[in-house]
Amino acid sequence: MLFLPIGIGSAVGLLFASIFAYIVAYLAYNAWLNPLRKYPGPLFMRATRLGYLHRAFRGTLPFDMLDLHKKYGPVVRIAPNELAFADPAAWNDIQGHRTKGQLEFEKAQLFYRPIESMEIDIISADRTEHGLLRRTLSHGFSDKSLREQQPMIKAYIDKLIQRLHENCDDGSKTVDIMAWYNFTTFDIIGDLAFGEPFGCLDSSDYHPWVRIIFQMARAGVVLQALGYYPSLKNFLLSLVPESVREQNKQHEELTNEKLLRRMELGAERPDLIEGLLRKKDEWGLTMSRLSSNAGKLIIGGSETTATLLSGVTYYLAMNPAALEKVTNEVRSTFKTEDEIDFNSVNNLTYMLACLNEALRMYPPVPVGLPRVAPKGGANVCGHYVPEGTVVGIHQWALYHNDKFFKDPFNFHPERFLGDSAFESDVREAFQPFHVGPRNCIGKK
Ligand code: HEM
Repeated sequence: MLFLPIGIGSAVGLLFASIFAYIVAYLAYNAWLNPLRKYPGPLFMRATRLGYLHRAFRGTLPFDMLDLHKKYGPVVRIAPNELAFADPAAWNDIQGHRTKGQLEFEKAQLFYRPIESMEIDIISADRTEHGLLRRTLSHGFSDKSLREQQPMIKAYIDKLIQRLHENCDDGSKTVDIMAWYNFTTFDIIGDLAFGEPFGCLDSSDYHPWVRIIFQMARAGVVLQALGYYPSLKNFLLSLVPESVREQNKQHEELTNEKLLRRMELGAERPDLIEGLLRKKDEWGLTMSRLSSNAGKLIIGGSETTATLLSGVTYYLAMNPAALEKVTNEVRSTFKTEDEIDFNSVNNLTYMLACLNEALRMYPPVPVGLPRVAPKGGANVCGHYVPEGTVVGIHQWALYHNDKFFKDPFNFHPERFLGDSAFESDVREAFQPFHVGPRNCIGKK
């Protein structure tokens, strides 16, 4: 038999043709044959995740989602295996409490723990571990604990006001109010989770621990994206410079040192970590598991709250009539600052409406946090969602959709005060703290 040797050129050509054929087949399968094929969405997003990633990197995903829902409807396929829902009923269907025998949607680990070696915490834990952590941590969020924490929290707020007076009273300086809100919330929740503040309000600057958290948040978006391409991720991770690894190590050490100092104060402190410290020996909790949970409390509570405060400040500054109303309400409700506390602020109905309206217009969690459909699939808003499908509800897009909120791009606190002009609003759509067993533990 005669064998004809293939030239190198032909072999390379064949290789490229095979790769090309594979890619075309992969894209065509995703777009037209995949079990999610009946759900509408842009062709590029249905065929590959690159469309989603591009929007996430560009920072426009939350806003693009509104256009996508307007064009394709309440269910949009935004990646080969991912659906976005813009329907108030989706909150309960995806995140609500399950009845007996019904399986929960799990958290998408690619998103919550983009590096497998990352420690598990209350936000990323599976159902069983989450239940234990949640019950234990909830002591620190009870009404009783909040009452006990109040003097400490008030002291930081007094300090913020004092520091703003120092910086603003002569009218010559501009302050970055977003930074000051972050200084305050990181100091408060730092004290509640680590037993000591970060000293941001004193130094008028971010503590290195906080600065690294902000840097890691940016790196997190890249890591989450790379999670879809594991080989590329491992390759790129191997290129991470030693200095960055060292910085991460220092951050871990700093967290452990803080936690050790908190542990020396004993468990009897009405803060957020107390419950977990009590269970430390019984559950054999390691330092790194404790630290990761303390860290998540700080990250979950600080930046979100500072974002909301920044949003409401911006909208009040842009809406002088609302600012005047809220100012009058505060000044007519209280005669002295001492009268302001966690209970009495509930009398500020207009201010609370402003905060709700800011949560609607400027939600601190603007994108859909991904959940994965359980074994056997599930029904969401009457649609069958196959097992393993990623689903999410994108808050910014939902709250700016005029199907659910009248005049959604303008600031109308009145919509939260029963004003009949807004009776067409679908209030159940508004869930800034999510719903169900994994909703925000710090909501109160
Ligand atoms: C305006 C302020 C806040 C907003 C908008 C907010 C929003 C949220 C949302 C949407 C979730 C669900 C996350 C998910 O589904 O993965 C969540 C969870 C969580 N939040 Fe908040 N949050 C706020 C303030 C706080 C505060 C002050 C704390 C603590 C001091 C806190 C601690 C947590 C924790 C620990 C979780 C995880 C709960 C669990 O998985 O059981 N948050 N938050």
